[in-house]
Amino acid sequence: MGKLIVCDHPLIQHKLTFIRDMRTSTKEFRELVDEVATLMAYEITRNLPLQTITVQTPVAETETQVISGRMLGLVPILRAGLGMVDGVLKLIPGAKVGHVGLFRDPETLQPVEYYTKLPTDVQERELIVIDPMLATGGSAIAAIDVLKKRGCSQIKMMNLIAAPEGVKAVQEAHPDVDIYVAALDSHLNDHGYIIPGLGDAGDRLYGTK
Ligand SMILES: O=P(O)(O)OC[C@H]1O[C@H](OP(=O)(O)OP(=O)(O)O)[C@H](O)[C@@H]1O
Ligand SMILES: O=c1cc[nH]c(=O)[nH]1
Ligand SMILES: [Mg+2]
Repeated sequence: MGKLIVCDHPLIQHKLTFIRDMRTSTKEFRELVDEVATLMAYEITRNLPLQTITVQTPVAETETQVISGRMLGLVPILRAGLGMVDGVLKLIPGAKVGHVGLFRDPETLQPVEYYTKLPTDVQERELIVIDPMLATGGSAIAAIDVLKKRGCSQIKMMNLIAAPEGVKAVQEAHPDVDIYVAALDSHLNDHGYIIPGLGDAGDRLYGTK
């Protein structure tokens, strides 16, 4: 069973409050999502392996550590996942970025795939699938399906807010995938929106409603 990790650092929780607040402007919402993505990237990379190298300081030679050549990839689920990519890239600038385009049909709540573009060596990379919202889990499961069909096996999921229903669905469909969230909310409403949530992440990022 994949783990659920709630990133409860005070800075993340503080910023998330203003992300949730409906009075927050589109500009501020985008900035805050970017900042929280950076802070979550710090947590999600906590277990990256290190290797020892030798460097010369101005006064002595010393053994010191660097991240050992891990190949990482970010896979934002379009459209809202894009809002978190730059924030993660600030800490992992060498990561390659693949895109999976999905939207959730408002009637059936089923994900509809419309675009996929992945790095050619994607199956060799440790991947972080990025989406602010994990609601029913349909979009996350579909995106991970796309990656596994391409031979990917090391996959983590990163969401701002998850519903228990979505976490359970992803854990059942993809028990090898750990899920990192800033908050685990109460439940989904009848329209599949996370309660209390933040509304429609894509619309709030891009001002489309
Ligand atoms: O867990 P689920 O029930 O699948 O819902 C979550 C999905 O819904 C939202 O995307 P949306 O369909 O609104 O597309 P958008 O990013 O283009 O706005 C969100 O960004 C997730 O991708
Ligand atoms: O609450 C939700 C659920 C799905 N997608 C969103 O953007 N928000
Ligand atoms: Mg949306």
